Amino acid sequence: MWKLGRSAWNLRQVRSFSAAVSGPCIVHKRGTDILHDPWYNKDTGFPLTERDRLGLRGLLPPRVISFEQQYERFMNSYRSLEHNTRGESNSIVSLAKWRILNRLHDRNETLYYRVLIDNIKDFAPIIYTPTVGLVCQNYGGLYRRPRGMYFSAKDKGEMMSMIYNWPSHHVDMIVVTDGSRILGLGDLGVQGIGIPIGKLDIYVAAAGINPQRVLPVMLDVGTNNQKLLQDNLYLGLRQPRLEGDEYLSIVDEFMEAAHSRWPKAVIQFEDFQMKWAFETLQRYRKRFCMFNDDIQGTAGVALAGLLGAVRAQGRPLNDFVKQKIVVVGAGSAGIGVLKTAKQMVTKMLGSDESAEVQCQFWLLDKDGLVTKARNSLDPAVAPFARGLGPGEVEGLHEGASLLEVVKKVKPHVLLGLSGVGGIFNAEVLKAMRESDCPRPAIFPMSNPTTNAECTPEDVFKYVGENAIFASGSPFNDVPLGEGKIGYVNQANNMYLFPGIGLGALLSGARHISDGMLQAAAECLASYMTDDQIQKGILFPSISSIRLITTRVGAAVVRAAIAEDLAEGHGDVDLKQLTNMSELDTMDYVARNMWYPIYSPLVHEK
Ligand SMILES: NC(=O)c1ccc[n+]([C@@H]2O[C@H](COP(=O)([O-])OP(=O)(O)OC[C@H]3O[C@@H](n4cnc5c(N)ncnc54)[C@H](O)[C@@H]3O)[C@@H](O)[C@H]2O)c1
Ligand SMILES: O=C(O)C[C@H](O)C(=O)O
Ligand SMILES: [Mg+2]
Repeated sequence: MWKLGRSAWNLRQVRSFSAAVSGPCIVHKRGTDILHDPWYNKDTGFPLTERDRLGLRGLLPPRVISFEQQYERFMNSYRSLEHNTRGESNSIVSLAKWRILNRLHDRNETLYYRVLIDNIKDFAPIIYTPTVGLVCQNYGGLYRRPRGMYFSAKDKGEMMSMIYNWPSHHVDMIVVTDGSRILGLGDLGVQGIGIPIGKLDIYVAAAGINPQRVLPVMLDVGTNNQKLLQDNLYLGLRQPRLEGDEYLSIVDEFMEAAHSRWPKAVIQFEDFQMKWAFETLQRYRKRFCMFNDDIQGTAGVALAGLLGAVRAQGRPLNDFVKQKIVVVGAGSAGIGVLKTAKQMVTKMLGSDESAEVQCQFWLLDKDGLVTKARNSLDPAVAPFARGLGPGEVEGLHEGASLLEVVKKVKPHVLLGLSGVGGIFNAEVLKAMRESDCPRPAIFPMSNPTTNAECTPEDVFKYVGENAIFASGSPFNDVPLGEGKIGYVNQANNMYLFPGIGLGALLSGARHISDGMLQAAAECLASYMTDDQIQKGILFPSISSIRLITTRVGAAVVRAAIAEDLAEGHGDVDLKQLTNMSELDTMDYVARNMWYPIYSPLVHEK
């Protein structure tokens, strides 16, 4: 099961491999056109010979500044900003940091991605969760330049030609949203474009996808957010969301258009409300190379965390089948997690029926405990509705509150994907002290930070110092006194989606199968050493995200080959892929990662 474990690979190797692939770059423009193109622009870093060749002489101050000096200058400005905003509110500081990074992104992509890669632990919370949520909420005011593509309900019938307006001939990775469920912030309409942009920045930083080959997409089918509909300056369509077949026809048209121009691109669905998340996944997953990150990426990360919790309890991995898990939130993410957890139980027990009998899962939504007694159960939720009566925990009833469920079930794991900040309150957490397990795991996975079900401080205070903690948004470790530390893990799908997308791309997979997703999750689950797990550290540091993604990507490539889904990528055909050893596959993945350095520019008409 744990095939792609730790190897001799390290981050330096990954970097040097990826750096080696950059050669000269042909440009079809000159002069100010180059300075205004963030992809080619080197600012004051253009060497004099290049200034001559490209008609830049006189358009820049005379002194040539090296890449390292430019880097240092940016980091100095960033540090001064941190210094100057000390004492301001969190949101003011985070937005100021986002602005300075975004300005660099707009001006000089090479420098932007280098500072992002080198400082990913510090910058991920700015360009991604949680600040990206704030950016989406304030999108109208922050808007300066367009990024990505917008397909609206008004573009029906035009998308096949519109797709050719995108300037890049090659696109490898597309992240698309309809803005209907942005993090735990609800329907933000067109303002949700910030999410695909942030996810694709993570693709570049973690998976080394070439930023010229990414495409963030917003499908604007209207919004049901009344505040936005009444806002004169709202930038999207001011109409209620399309529903039913009208809605699906827009998504269908976009999928066909994207596929016809870039048949090998991988398409990631992100932050769709539950009904469309499941429906579109089912509709497209065998026809296109696509996946839904909220359902499938999240599930893999949660599974890795759940298996880590079993290891941290000092029990054999197969004891996962006995874990009592309470999931709060029956949405796309919560149901995705339960489906995957059940698949794992089935795999461990060897049969569907035994899994059906043995699964120790309880699911709650906004109306409390979901049981078979509930009227009109959503078909996606129904398989996880709990029975009542003989063989079941006594005293539970349809709609039981979270506190009741925790008190009666005494779960090993309490996992939140509800989007409701603070619902793991002091009472609930104190009740987790009575868990049947000496190291209860609390996973408040909702985003952004204010929507997290609880904080780590509360967990270590109320559940106890032995608790295991993993949240969707980043928090700091908690000092517990006498040198002890309460470790905080970030259980975010960013550990997996870059590797899933990269592995699918580099294998040339026809579609993304459950087996490929499971390989990704198992690779992440086996990443940590027993010592780390014993301390309560379930996930690696975000700083090593490229290395993690290399391994996850390789695991996905190998699973695609094993399942006969791979067709090869670029010059590498299926036969070559098939002949690769595990280590060769990791070399292959690492070699295909883009790394930001200034390439010599050569002009061609
Ligand atoms: N950590 C991660 O990687 C990750 C990944 C995906 C989603 N998420 C987060 O998970 C949250 C949910 O995402 P989703 O796509 O499943 O959303 P969703 O809207 O599909 O589902 C939300 C669910 O929470 C339930 N709920 C609402 N209020 C509740 C309450 N008071 N008590 C119990 N349940 C309640 C709803 O009934 C619904 O079942 C969001 O905050 C999202 O940001 C995190
Ligand atoms: O965007 C994230 O940080 C994770 C996840 O996809 C979410 O929707 O919350
Ligand atoms: Mg998401």
